[in-house]
Amino acid sequence: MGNRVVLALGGNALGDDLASQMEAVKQTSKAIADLIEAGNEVVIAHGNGPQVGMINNAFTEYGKIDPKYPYMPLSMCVAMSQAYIGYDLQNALREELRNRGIKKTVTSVITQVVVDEKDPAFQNPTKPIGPFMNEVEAEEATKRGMVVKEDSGRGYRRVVASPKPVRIVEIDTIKAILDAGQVVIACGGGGIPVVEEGNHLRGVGAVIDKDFASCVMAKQVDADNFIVLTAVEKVAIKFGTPEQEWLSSMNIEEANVHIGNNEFAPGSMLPKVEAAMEFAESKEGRKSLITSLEKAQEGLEGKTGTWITAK
Ligand SMILES: Nc1ncnc2c1ncn2[C@@H]1O[C@H](COP(=O)(O)OP(=O)(O)O)[C@@H](O)[C@H]1O
Ligand SMILES: NC(=O)OP(=O)(O)O
Repeated sequence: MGNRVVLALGGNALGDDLASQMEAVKQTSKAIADLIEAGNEVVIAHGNGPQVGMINNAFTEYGKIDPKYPYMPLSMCVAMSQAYIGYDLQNALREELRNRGIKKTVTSVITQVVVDEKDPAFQNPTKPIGPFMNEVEAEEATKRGMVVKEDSGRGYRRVVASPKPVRIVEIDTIKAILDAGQVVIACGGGGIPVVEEGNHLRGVGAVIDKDFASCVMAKQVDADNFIVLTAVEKVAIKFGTPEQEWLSSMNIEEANVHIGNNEFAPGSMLPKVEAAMEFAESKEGRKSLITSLEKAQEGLEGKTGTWITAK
């Protein structure tokens, strides 16, 4: 009998544009199908940084040419990114499972996540979206009203507010699909950020971090493991330096020491470690794993990756 696992898929699992996404999801599906074939119950969440920026830019630019095209709120762009990525991913995984004789359905749930309108994140945009820009493009984007920041020496990117997830609106649906033995993709792009106004859910302009949203989901579906899949096999200290040291495990106390020493880059590895810690601390026996997509199965077998545990 396998484990119940929530997977948070990083950008490298999805590609940056339509063509690379179709290719990337094929490889991603092989890794996920290995986990399902090994008997694990799987819930999949994914990022949307490049995609939500692309969708928002496309509407904004076309709106300038033809005013009949309406302003497209960021919350709606997140919804579109969930559908666009989910469609490709669910079909690629369905095909891979069928090639292996596994007749499970794969369903993407358009997922809304409640956020707090008073979250200080609304005053301090940090989430990079869309493509990288050079200095000239960054200046032009700033003139058009975008907030642009330098992204760890890799160029400039637009940044938007990224409030913390409070509650997943469709959580009962996600659980029902999982309890029926089927595969579910949910909380894509961190979920569509909404605030509650009585019975009305109003979309707000933000992009939630998918690592934090999928951690909330992992707790709520009572997962055994929360697995963050990114481009590196393990978390490192002194990352990118000659003294780099890959970590096979860390407990909460050790992780806090590393965070205090600024070992994990904000906006990339730090939110992954923080989400992994939050899950590991939430209930006895829960463990988080940070590894690469290719190593997911080996990681779950305890052979690689960085395991994060309470003690
Ligand atoms: N301490 C660290 N250990 C390992 N990787 C790190 C560390 N600090 C920063 N990184 C970088 O963070 C990246 C993961 O963040 P990011 O690319 O934003 O994630 P995502 O896969 O969700 O798109 C890794 O591929 C690596 O380049
Ligand atoms: N929403 C989100 O966290 O997307 P990325 O993983 O692409 O940054």
